[in-house]
Order: sequence, then structure tokens, then C-alpha cells
Amino acid sequence: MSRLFRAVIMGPPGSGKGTISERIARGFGLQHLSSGDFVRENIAASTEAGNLAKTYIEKGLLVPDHVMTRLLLPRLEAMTRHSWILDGFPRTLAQAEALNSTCELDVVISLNIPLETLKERLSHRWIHPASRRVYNMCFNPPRVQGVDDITGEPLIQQEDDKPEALVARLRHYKDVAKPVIDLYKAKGILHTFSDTDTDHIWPYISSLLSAKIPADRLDAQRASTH
Ligand SMILES: Nc1ncnc2c1ncn2[C@@H]1O[C@H](COP(=O)(O)OP(=O)(O)OP(=O)(O)O)[C@@H](O)[C@H]1O
Ligand SMILES: Nc1nc2c(ncn2[C@H]2C[C@H](O)[C@@H](COP(=O)(O)OP(=O)(O)O)O2)c(=O)[nH]1
Repeated sequence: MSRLFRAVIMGPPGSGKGTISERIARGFGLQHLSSGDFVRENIAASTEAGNLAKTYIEKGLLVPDHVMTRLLLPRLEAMTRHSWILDGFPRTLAQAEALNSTCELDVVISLNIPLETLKERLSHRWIHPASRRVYNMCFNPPRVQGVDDITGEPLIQQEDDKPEALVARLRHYKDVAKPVIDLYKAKGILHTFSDTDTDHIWPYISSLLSAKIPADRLDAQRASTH
């Protein structure tokens, strides 16, 4: 069997990690693994790591590295049959080093989006809290304004998507992500995409993945996800 394909997507809040990961999952048959979803699943299941993570999230803090790695790495190690795109992890150098010791990455996608664009997007981001489905009132609006397409339940806006909170989040992202980006650059696997529109970036990401994922593996992955 050919080796699995493993990719990471990095970028500040609102840069389009979730949106692009979903396109990659659909287009290339990779499994979309979101660190935020893992955290929420563990909180819902009241696992030891989930209970610990909850105490930080309730205060609006990032979950400490040792809790994140305990929560995520066993799940990644168990993914022996599926290629994946990992969204939201690693966020720190310690997380990147822990991931390094678990698996070899093929590609790291870094999204470099102007601050004004991020502010604009997040001010229009609405989510369905139970499923975390993401909408944007301009880019991908729900069919009926203010309600989730699938359940019909109300959508909400997150406190930390408001412009005042965003500037601090972005500053924090830059400080913490820089050494991670440098590490992947040094390994020669970093690919950075800069634009104001996901639809402009997508064709470049799509060609990168088409070139990096061998055709036989692509067919097998697509077949196993359909
Ligand atoms: N790699 C990580 N390291 C530390 N905490 C994390 C990590 N991934 C997720 N979390 C925690 O889980 C929460 C939800 O994560 P999620 O990625 O869904 O949302 P987010 O932080 O609002 O990201 P974004 O705005 O970039 O989509 C985070 O706010 C953070 O507390
Ligand atoms: N206007 C506009 N909005 C976009 C574009 N790409 C994604 N969005 C929307 C979808 C979300 O509401 C918001 C943030 O995207 P996301 O995929 O949740 O980002 P991320 O926080 O996972 O990195 O922006 C885009 O290209 N244009």
C-alpha cells in the first residue's frame, strides 16, 4: 500500500482554514481533521483531557500544549488507513515538535490574508453552535437568513470574532506561529498563499495537491470516500 498523504493548514483566525480544508476533503478525499472539533468532542464525552481543556476554553484561553498533544496525537496515530488535512494544529512550536515525532508531513499550507480582510470576514461569520457549521453573510450565506440550513436552528456570532478581540488574537497568532512557520520552511514543505479571496487561492492549492498526491493514491482515496 502506498504511504498516506498528510498535510497541515495554518493561518490566522478567519483566514479560511476550515473553508479550504472542506474543499480539499471533497476534492481530494483527504479526511478533514479539525483540532477545535477534537477538543469539542472530548469535552462532550467528558474525557480526562476534555475536562481539562474545558477549564481553559471557558476562560477564552488556548488549551496548553501537553493537553492538546495528549488529546490529538493518539487520534492521528490511529489513522493508519486515511490520508488527512489537519486544521488548527500545530499552533505552537512545542505542538509542531510533538507532531514531528509522530508522523512525517508532506505539505504545510500557510494562508497569509490581509488584516482588513480578516476583520471584514469575521464580522460576517455566523456559526451553528451545535455542529460548528460556518456561514458568511456575503460569501456562503445560509438559505434562510439567521438559521442553519440543516437543522433550522438559530445561528450565532462568536464574541471573539468581534473586531476588538480579533486584533489581540491576530497578534498572538503571529507571535506563536512564526517559529512553526520557520520550522516548516526549513524542512522545505511550506507553501504560502496570499490573497484576499479563497476563490483566487483555491486553484493554486488544488494544483499543488494534484502535483504532490500521486495519481494512484488519489484514485484510491476518492474511491474510499465515495
Ligand atoms: N492547537 C491548539 N492549541 C491550543 N488550543 C487549541 C488548539 N486547537 C484548538 N484549540 C482550542 O479550541 C478552541 C476552538 O478551536 P477552533 O480552531 O475551532 O476555533 P478558533 O480558535 O476560533 O479558530 P479559528 O478562528 O482560527 O477558526 C480554541 O479557541 C482553543 O481554545
Ligand atoms: N468574503 C469572503 N468570505 C470568506 C472567504 N473565504 C472564507 N470566507 C468566510 C467563511 C467564514 O465565515 C469566514 C472565515 O473562514 P473560515 O474557513 O471559518 O476560517 P478559519 O477561521 O477556519 O481560518 O470567512 C472569501 O474568500 N471571501
